[in-house]
Amino acid sequence: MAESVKAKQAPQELTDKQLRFRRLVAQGAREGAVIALIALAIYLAMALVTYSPTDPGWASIGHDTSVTNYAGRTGAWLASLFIDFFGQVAFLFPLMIAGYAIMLIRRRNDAVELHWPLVMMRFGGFLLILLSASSLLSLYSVFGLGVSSGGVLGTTVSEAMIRFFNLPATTLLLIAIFLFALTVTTGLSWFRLMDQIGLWTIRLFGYLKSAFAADPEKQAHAKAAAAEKKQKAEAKKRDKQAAKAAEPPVVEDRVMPAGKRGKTADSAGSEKPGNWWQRLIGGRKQKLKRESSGDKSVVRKEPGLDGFVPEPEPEPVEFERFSSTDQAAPATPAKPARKPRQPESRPEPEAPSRSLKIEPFKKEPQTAKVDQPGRGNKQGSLLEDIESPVPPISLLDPPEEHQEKGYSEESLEHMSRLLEEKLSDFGVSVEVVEVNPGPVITRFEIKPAPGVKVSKISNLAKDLARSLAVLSVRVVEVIPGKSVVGIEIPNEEREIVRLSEVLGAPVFKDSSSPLTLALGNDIGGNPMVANLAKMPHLLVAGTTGSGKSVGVNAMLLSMLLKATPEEVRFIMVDPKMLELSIYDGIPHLLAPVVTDMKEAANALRWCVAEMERRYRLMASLGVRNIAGYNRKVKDAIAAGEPLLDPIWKPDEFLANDEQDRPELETLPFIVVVIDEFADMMMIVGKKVEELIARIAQKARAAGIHLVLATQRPSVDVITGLIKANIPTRMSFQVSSKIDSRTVLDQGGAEQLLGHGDMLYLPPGTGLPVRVHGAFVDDDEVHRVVSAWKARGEPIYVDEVLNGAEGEHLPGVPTLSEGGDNEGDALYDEAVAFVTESRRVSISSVQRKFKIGYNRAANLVEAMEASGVVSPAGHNGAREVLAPPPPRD
Ligand SMILES: Nc1ncnc2c1ncn2[C@@H]1O[C@H](COP(=O)(O)OP(=O)(O)OP(=O)(O)O)[C@@H](O)[C@H]1O
Repeated sequence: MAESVKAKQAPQELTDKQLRFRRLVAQGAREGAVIALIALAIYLAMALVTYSPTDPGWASIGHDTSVTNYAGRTGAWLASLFIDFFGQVAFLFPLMIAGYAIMLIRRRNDAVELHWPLVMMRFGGFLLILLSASSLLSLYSVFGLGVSSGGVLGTTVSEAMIRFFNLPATTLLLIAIFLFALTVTTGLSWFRLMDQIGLWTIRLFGYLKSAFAADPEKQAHAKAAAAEKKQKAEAKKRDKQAAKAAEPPVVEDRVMPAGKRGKTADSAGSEKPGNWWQRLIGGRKQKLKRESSGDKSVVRKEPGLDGFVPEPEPEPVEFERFSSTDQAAPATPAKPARKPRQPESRPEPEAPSRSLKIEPFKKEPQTAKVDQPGRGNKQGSLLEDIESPVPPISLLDPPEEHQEKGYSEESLEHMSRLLEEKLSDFGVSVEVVEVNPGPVITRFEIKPAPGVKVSKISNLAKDLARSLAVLSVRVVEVIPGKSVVGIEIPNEEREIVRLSEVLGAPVFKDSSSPLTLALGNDIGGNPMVANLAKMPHLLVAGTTGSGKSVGVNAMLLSMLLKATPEEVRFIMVDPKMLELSIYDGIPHLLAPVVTDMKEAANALRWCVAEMERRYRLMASLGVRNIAGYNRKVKDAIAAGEPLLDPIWKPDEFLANDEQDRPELETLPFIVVVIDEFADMMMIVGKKVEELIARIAQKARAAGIHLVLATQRPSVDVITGLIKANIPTRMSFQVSSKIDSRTVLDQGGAEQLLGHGDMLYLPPGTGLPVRVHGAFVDDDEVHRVVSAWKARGEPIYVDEVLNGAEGEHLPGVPTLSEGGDNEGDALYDEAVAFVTESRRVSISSVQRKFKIGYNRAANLVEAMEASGVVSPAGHNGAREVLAPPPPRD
């Protein structure tokens, strides 16, 4: 074992030693090469400088045995070879060798990696320099050198070129080749050289100007200003370098805040040698542009702290650059000039040291997974299904596994900077202080600079959405408990909230009210429920396809999966004959799903009558609401002494001992759901509005609640009267801000995402809550409906659709045309029955035609009005006056 460890370590040690040895060799070789190259360069230079044609060379053997060349006989020989072949250009050889040696010294800490293509290119460049320079020297006398000082090479090449071109063309070509070759060999940039020269010229001018300035005091002042400027620029440069080091590369690469860009250009302009000519051209261009557009934003002053008004920063200029970094951020408009300067004391939004607080929304622990719809068994067992008084939640599709689908931290950082930048492009200076990623949207909390109105940010919602390339942006003007403005940006992928997820949550299960509605999840992914009993009525609006019907279905299913028909009964109105007809036949219905609008209005009228009846009942029992009433009735039944109906009236035509006062039963909540409420308003008109207002005002205590849905949230549908009486609203996506105002009394719903995304305005508050609505599909609705149908049949109340005709309801319009009961379909038959039997009483008509008391009473009254029967005598009896109809 110990041996194997040793064996393992041995190669490791060897490698280390080898490595050290190699490093030593490499270092020695490099330093040796540098010394050798320097020596060679000096030797060659010495030989060339002291070259004498009389010395013995490669082509001549001098008569003299003495050699004047400082580099000796070999030096003389080499010098003659170089001079003869390359002429005066031969001096470039020692220069090149020295240059290589210097490069090795400068890069002494870098690993030597020969990049062969580069070496070859440099070498090729050097050859071209030799060729062009020697040829030029052969043609012209430069620096006092005689013509033909280009050696054999120069003479041969220049002669050959002149044969093909003429002298000027050859000269032009050779100069071009020389300049090009110099760049290739040495990496010298001519543009940079121009910049450098320009900068030196400007500095020289400045120096001369201050030198010739008359006032020595001014001079001193100028010097101090220049020194200060330099200091500032240096500090900025240092800051920027620190920022570069601190910032994640992605962000740095992709977005550069406008202000920062501006400053970069600015400081570059003042310190860096480059771009002086660009400054001149660019600066003029900007100035012209500003003058022509009358743009005053540059001199705009932001309100400062304590009345301190910062001076406008010297206008930064954006240049066109062709670097890859610039191309990487094409979406960033270059408008740094508009960025107002922040006062010194205020942290700048793009302060590099700032670290963004990314805090996901608080998620409440959802412990109640106990009878969460079985993930494995989608359908609950049949036995469980039938046995329980209410169908189980397992009938619904199970919730989906939530995955983290939001933005990455880098993206959030990037987006917050982009947001700041975009807002500053629109002249609004803000700072993103916190980011809350949620399952569907991400909220950026921004702190506007002092003096920035929040309405200005709200008005930019559409522009922001466009410039951030997202579907929509919602501006939350007030976040309770915080002094920030929220900007909600949709995630790239959104999660679907399943109804079963909300119904399985403790908030729903722990709620004792049978009218608990599951709405969906809030922006943090926490389930949201609401109690219809407390609302007490709900208005739902949204354009087609916004998820309104799915929302209504989710609310209905949440009641159907919590309440029995003894607790809650429904009246459903569905003009479209599509959405709610699916519920036909469930035991909770008080009447078949109403599709005829006249019947729907009757149903509302019946609700008013029922409301009045319940009030009378409650008053007689001395309770204030339906809960108190039900408690009293239940207690009495439990005590074995059921209460008797205090408002029951005996039938006047029956003997008193034949009739018993009925016992009181508990009263269910009644929920009236109208799917397309605008249709009803159009067909039936004003009467509906009055009925709704009447119910809305009073029905809360009587346990009657309205859920009105409409896809036309206009003022002729959602009238002032209705709005005033229905304080709880729910708006899915609407098409305009005006529509949003009609529903919620404020904008925002037009910025929703559709598909169940909604704003819920709870009763008694002005602040809507964003909710991602629960999704429920038709299959799930079918399953729940079948489960209820298997549990029992509906017991319809006939009068619902007749509109409690006989009932006299003060202040409630009668709905039958003309207001008389001769229009009743049964009138002729009733007259025939009365005149044939020669007896008339309301109860006999009631029994004969199996109709309600009110309708029968109306028919009798109509007969009295038309003289068929006499008015009621002192004992309530009437005579039949009209003869029986003639028999055929
Ligand atoms: N909560 C939700 N989650 C995900 N998708 C949803 C949600 N609600 C609705 N949707 C999607 O939006 C589509 C339209 O919804 P829905 O039919 O409820 O719209 P609507 O407003 O009722 O339209 P219409 O008035 O024309 O009936 C649905 O088919 C569904 O795909």
